[in-house]
Amino acid sequence: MKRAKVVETDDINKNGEDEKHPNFLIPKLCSWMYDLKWATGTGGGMSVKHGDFIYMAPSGVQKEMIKPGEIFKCNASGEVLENPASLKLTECAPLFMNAYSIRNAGAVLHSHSKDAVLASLIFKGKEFRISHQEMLKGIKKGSSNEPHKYIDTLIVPIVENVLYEKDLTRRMKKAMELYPESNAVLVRRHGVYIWGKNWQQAKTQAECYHYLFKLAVKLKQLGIEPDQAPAGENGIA
Ligand SMILES: CSC[C@@H](O)[C@@H](O)C(=O)COP(=O)(O)O
Ligand SMILES: [Zn+2]
Repeated sequence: MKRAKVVETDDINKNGEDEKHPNFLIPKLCSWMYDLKWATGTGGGMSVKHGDFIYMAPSGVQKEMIKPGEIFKCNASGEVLENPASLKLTECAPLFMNAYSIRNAGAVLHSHSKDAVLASLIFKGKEFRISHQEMLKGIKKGSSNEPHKYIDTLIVPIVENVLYEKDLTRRMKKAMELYPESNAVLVRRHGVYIWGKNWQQAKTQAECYHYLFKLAVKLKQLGIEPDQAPAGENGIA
């Protein structure tokens, strides 16, 4: 029987470009975020670390239409090394830098999803909380990088929004220091910042966070507190 041809996953496309390089990855991930309605109307953004450099999306552009030549290259301190012509660095830059400097992240995304905004409104204080959900297992704990357990309570700190994105930097840093287990910070009536050890973890964690944000809103509508342990559920054991 003829052996199947082994097809190597090849990140180098026909133009000899490395498709896993942030120059190609950030446009692709921003387009993915747009499709999920996490980055519409120029809102939201993405940053990826590659080697000793940090790459960020530009400001004020349709994030789903960013091209490979439009990505900013920065050093580890966030200083711009390569500035695409006629574009401005994202306003999210200092907040992205919080994740790199405080948590040694490999990638950070900023979502304007309605689920994140609603999640920031169903809890009036400084914490979003949910427990006893299978999808908790898709989110790591910031201190140990161990996955949450089904029975854990996931807590995401909520900071109040301000007029200009850059002015969120200090309160985001404060939230990250007060909640070392969280890999996300909600910004009330605005969105959320989510990071991971690499872009893959940032992406999959963001998917789990958004799933739990949406679920918590629905649970509240049903009169079920998202962070209360199950009571009176008598399925087959
Ligand atoms: C729709 S304006 C949104 C911006 O103010 C900001 O919140 C944002 O998420 C994107 O900032 P940007 O500088 O365009 O990358
Ligand atoms: Zn924003």
